[in-house]
Amino acid sequence: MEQYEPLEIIGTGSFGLIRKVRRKTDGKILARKEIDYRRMNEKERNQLSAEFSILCELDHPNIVRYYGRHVDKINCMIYIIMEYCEGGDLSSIIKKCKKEGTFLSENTIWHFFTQILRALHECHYGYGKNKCGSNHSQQHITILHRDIKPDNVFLGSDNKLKLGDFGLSRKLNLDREFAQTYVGTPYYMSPELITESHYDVKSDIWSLGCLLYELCALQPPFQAKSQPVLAIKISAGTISPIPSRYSDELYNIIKAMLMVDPNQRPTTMELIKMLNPNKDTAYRE
Ligand SMILES: CNC(=O)c1c(C)[nH]c(/C=C2\C(=O)Nc3ccc(Cl)cc32)c1C
Repeated sequence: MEQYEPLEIIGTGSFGLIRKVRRKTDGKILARKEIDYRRMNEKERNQLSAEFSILCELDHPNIVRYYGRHVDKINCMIYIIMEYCEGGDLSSIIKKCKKEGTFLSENTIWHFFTQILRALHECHYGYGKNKCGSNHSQQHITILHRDIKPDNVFLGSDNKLKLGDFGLSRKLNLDREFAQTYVGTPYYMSPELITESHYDVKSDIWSLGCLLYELCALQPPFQAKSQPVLAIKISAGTISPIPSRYSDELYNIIKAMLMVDPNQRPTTMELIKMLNPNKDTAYRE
């Protein structure tokens, strides 16, 4: 028996649509990613399997909560059940500001940045939660999101930001092991990916820097009409100043995350300490 009443389609994620659904047992509103696996090749099916195993490891207030999955063999569909985020995605919030000619306040930007940073820190340095009963004990795992962008950050019903869509993410078993291929959004592609195509935690930091820049300037730091020109601009790493309404502190953090040399970029822990210099409180709410 179908456990969920399908409601309207609310967006598109990696591999499929996102639909609002109502759980029949208690009326709870959730989001369901709907994937037709007939159209998936072997590599995409492996990536989907990787997404499931990653979603089972993550349990954090700033990461979209995963409730489970269901395979509909008759219709060749896979459904991933996740937390509903009634505020939609950051991309829509940025578009609304541009349309209205307004800017996000510096306080709002720090509030957004702190939450996404906590989510990314959990991915990079958290401990697996094995919520799906996998047999390994809690161990340190490194999860690379690999597609951090405003379209993949959502505003939850608790007014908290949630990092979502781990459809392109990778679990690294060895800290220094590199994910071999990169498939994310070109605007946010880091310099090392243009030259070497190796992706690691510092590449997520670059994308986070691009996202923070876009929250301020309402446009990405690197833009071009063609990918070759975009690649040249990214490799040069030269960015225009953010609007003068924002502090030097904010601009300095963006510049640090957009250092062309990945070794010069801060880790999530270093960024958290920059935000809370005098506090040694746990970074997790
Ligand atoms: C116009 N659509 C929206 O405002 C919107 C709303 C109300 N929710 C969403 C998206 C999600 C949502 O509500 N929960 C999600 C879980 C995972 C992923 Cl990849 C996306 C979502 C969207 C795109």
